[in-house]
Amino acid sequence: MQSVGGSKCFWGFRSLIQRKEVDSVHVGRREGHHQLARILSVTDLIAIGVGATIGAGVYVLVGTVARECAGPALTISFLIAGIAAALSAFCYAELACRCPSAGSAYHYSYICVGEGVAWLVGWALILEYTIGGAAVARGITPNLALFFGGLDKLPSFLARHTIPGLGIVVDPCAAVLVLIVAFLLCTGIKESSSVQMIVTSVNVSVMLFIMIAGGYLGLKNGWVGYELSSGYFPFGINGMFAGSAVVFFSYIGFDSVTSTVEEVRNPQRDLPLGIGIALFICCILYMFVSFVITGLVPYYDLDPDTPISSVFASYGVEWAVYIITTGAVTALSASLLGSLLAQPRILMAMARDGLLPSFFSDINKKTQVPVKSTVTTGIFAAVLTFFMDVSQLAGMVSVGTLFAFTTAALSVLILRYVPPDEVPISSALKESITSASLQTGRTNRESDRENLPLPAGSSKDDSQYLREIGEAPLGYPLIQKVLSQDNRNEQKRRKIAAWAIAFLCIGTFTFAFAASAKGVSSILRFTVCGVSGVLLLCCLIVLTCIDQDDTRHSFGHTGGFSCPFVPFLPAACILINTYLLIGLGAATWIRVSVWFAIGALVYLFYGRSHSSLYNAVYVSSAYANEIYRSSSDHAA
Ligand SMILES: NC(=[NH2+])NCCC[C@H](N)C(=O)O
Repeated sequence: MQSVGGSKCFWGFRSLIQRKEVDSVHVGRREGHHQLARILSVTDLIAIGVGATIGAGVYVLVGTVARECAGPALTISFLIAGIAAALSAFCYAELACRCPSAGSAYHYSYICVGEGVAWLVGWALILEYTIGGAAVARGITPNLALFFGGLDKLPSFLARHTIPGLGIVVDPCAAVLVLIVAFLLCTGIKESSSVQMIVTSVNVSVMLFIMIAGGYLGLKNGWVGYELSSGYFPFGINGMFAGSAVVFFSYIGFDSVTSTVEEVRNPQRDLPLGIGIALFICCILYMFVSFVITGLVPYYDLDPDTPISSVFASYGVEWAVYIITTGAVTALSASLLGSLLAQPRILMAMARDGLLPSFFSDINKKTQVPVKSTVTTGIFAAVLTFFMDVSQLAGMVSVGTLFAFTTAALSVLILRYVPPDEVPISSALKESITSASLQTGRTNRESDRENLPLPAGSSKDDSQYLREIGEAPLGYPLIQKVLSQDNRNEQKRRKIAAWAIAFLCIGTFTFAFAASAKGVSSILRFTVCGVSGVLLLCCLIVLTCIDQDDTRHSFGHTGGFSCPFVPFLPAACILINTYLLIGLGAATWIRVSVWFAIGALVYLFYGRSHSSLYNAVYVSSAYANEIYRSSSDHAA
């Protein structure tokens, strides 16, 4: 007899590519986890999204980008970056509808790509939110200090100090702010989102003020900035594109909305709306603000540190500096809240899947938020903020986001063409389960429909629920999914689609790499770009000719969002994000590799063996083997 349960080595490798089932809103509820409070509405989501997104990007970065890359064409740079971000937003919106039991790219890539990549995404997001949060918090101190008359005028317990001998500048003010925000997040999601709503309203009002007051100054005094600049594109079209790569940073953060999925009242409708509207608002605000400030002052005269307030100061409107500083402080605080809100929820999702200790998935019964992981995140970020000026590490923040965006787009492709309703298992195991189920003769549908509690609001005929339970043999619903997929044509279609997606990724990577390579002869670059471009195109043609999975039209009772122009839109999204990822530079990649290497070790020594999926499948296979053995003994 073939041993199935004993093939531990097989599962050892397979664990990297094992995938979770496509889930539904009901799944999380049946697993016996404590649930978070479902109280967020679309308005809350928009506030969380806009708050998390607007930050230093528009208040600080615009000066440098206008001076060095784009000139007055900064407005178009913002538009292009916004369109690039929208491509990801479309992917996130569909994923949020089709995989609503948890949020974030971590969960989506676990379902679509596999445990190994999901772990890396989760690990990268931890880095992104912690360093992102710490960097934002450090940025608040100098702005706050303006109200006191400068950094040196802050009360001494809040002022920055240099530790003698070590040269480390500690920032108590920023660390205290991090702790306050973490405390707020522990009190409840509704409380947090209400505060976020207030803070974000102030910040958006300030941006409206900049647009209106700036527009008035421009109409009154003429648009000096445009008149004195040498044309609208002083750095050419290339400069404008380079500018959009830099300002892409200002759109980072809208994805943190998806991490709240479990707290949203109607996630399949509200999440796509929340993501879309939040991104649209940010794009419009960014474009108008950049239009106004590059119009009021020639781009080469913009201040690189405080671009917006110095524009108003140059027109003698000194008091506006206070309003703009208020805007900057609120924007950065909201962005901090966005990071510290998302991080614990991702830790929670990872802990629920067994990849991190269950400590992180503990939910406080009273406040219904993951208090332990929020406190851990808060303490960690506060310590980092206190001791380090992490602004040089900003590139690492972008790695997390861009990596997450790339895998989200890849997940959409996989979900459409090779949906993961199967678990990879060996043919020996399949065989033994078939015979075991033939001999026991009972299926989950017979036994479990009688015994399993139905989720609230569904009847026994609820087709979605039946699909979730499936016709699986008693004890291993996951595995039986493979057996019900015996259709050869379907297998062939999946195989072709999977190869096309794999080559599409390779083509995209080489194209982006060649396009951004420096110091290489242009003939070589053009050749590689041409070859990989053709490969990309072929993959796209193959994918357009292949049928897509049609279950997307039947998921959920509330309808859902379908990403348009598949496979072109996700492919464009992968291409843009890979290009931006490569552009982050070697220094960033070296630092990130260290973090990824630590992640790989943690996975190897903890996550892999504690993974719930690994255990479910491995234990099931041992169980199948057991049934097979006892039934064949019985037959003998
Ligand atoms: N989750 C994050 N990576 N947050 C950082 C957001 C940065 C924000 N877009 C800004 O312009 O400052």
